[in-house]
Amino acid sequence: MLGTAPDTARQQDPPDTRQPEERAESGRPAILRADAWRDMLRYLRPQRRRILLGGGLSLLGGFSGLIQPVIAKSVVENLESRSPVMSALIALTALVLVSAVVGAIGTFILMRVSETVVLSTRREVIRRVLWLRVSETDKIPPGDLMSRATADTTLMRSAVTTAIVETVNGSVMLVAILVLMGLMDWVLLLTTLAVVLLGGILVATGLPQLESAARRAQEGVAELSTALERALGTFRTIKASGAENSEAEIAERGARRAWRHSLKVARLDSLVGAFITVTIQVAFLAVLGVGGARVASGAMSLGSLIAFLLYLFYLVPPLGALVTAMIRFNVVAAAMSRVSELLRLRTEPESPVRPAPVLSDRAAAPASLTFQDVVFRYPGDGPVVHHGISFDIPAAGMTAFVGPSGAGKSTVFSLIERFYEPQSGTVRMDGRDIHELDLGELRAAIGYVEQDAPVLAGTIRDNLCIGMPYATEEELRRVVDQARLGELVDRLPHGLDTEVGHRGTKLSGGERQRVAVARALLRRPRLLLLDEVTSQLDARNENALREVITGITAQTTVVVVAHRLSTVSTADRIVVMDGGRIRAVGTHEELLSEDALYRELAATQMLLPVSELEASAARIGDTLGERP
Ligand SMILES: Nc1ncnc2c1ncn2[C@@H]1O[C@H](COP(=O)(O)OP(=O)(O)OP(=O)(O)O)[C@@H](O)[C@H]1O
Repeated sequence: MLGTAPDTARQQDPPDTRQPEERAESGRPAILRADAWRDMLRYLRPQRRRILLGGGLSLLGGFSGLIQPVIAKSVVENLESRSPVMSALIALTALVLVSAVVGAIGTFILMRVSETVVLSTRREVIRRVLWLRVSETDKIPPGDLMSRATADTTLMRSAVTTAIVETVNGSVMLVAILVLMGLMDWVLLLTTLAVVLLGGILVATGLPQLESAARRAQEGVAELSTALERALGTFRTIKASGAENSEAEIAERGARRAWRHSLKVARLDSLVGAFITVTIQVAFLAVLGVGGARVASGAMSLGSLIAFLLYLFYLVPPLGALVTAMIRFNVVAAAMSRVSELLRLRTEPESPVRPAPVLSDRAAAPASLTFQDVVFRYPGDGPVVHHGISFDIPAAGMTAFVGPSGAGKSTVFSLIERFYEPQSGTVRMDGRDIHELDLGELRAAIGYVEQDAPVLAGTIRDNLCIGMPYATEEELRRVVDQARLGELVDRLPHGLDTEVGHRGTKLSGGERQRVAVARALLRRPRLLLLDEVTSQLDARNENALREVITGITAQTTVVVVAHRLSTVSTADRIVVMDGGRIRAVGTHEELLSEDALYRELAATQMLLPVSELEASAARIGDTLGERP
């Protein structure tokens, strides 16, 4: 049964609806943009206490380090006046140790918080991804979704440590150091500030470029995962077509794009690093010149100049941290905007306040179904698939949909499952609009076997028990026999616990179809939707499965889509679809005499009565005879 995504994942949409590119390219660095901070705080808010504790401790570690030059100054002055220096040296050593230990504890707490932010974001992303509407998965390819859930969330790790805490700590330390410098000598402070501000303005101009490069690098990684996911998903076809090179080229394009933009980030990053060093060196020379003159004129002591120069070099870590934090902030903002984009995708509709009566009751009767004037087109600018179709499927019995490829048969199933919403018209189950029903309950009442009968990696048991984890051995055996899997299971070395390989590659196509049918039967559905489940079965197994289907039509409404008319000729009613419209409804015999398209389908599949076949053969013979 369908679960419910946690409230946080389903209700809290990030507020900014602009596209991230628009935001990044608004010109200002992320650190100065309210939307980037809002995104950041949204992810960090649940950890605010730990962030405060860890940040506070590392700040304390930094502050205790700040007192060191003051003690160093008194050591120099004591040496000058030949006073004892032992107690000052002990205090200095104790300070070094305390600041190192306190700083380390603070750093550990912050790193733990970072990992927790990554974990909780990943959990939110996982919940969101598995509850996405089917239509939303058409918008972002699975490889890209995976890259956002893994690579982008990994980048968010530095949100706490580098981006937030170092911004705050760096700023506080910077202000504290500047105050201490100002207390020592305001002329030297102004000299330092002039040089540092000039450097800061130059660095800030490169930050928006950095964010956009970081985002493009992440998009390159996403392109790479999408290409690999595509290639690995059709591995045998790629090999059989000798398409390894072209697929590798597509994947490499993403890798190269990521490389190119990461290099840009690295280039800007290292430029900034070098710039800080140069700025401090220039400030050092300026302070040395101005300070030397002031010492010579007696305006300040030599001890104060040495302490001032020490503070100048103390500026390097917070300045570096601040600039690194700005850079990180931009990279993290790019990753967060991609994750937020994913979190903005629409999930399945919430359950109504008062859910409908339980439809999935195992003792419940077979369901009836009605389509009334249903008009549907897939999202995007594709053509209309259903042009106002109407039909009734009474409870119990078997109804089949036939018609040419692309007629809209499988789409009927997608609408019943509510994978998509029709633009107009109504779909009713037991007389109730399915949009009024609880989605989980609706799906619990339905057994659905998709066209490609997907089988997941794991054992046969895992595959059968998807959605039915507590099925008993007896129930499993029942469906294994019903789906004619008994012989296979008995032959396999570990029976039901045999691994079937990635996407069931260790099974034949027909075996995969039967596993998928058994999985659907295990749910004892009130409505069973089978899309082309006999296409890969041999005649013996097709007959057997047809018998199984006929056997359950007393307790279950069975709806099948099939190209092979042999599968559906015994159906209680057959719906013929063509070009998104219902052409005719009737039994095999009725349609043979009344519907030309059905007759044509039957003729091509040798399903006409003998006399009709002879007539068809004669027509074909005439046609061949007329050829030159
Ligand atoms: N996810 C989708 N997005 C856009 N168009 C789609 C999508 N799925 C199917 N279509 C289009 O909708 C139309 C009907 O598809 P549908 O799968 O219902 O046909 P069908 O009758 O089941 O065909 P077949 O017998 O070949 O399986 C087709 O033209 C198809 O290209």
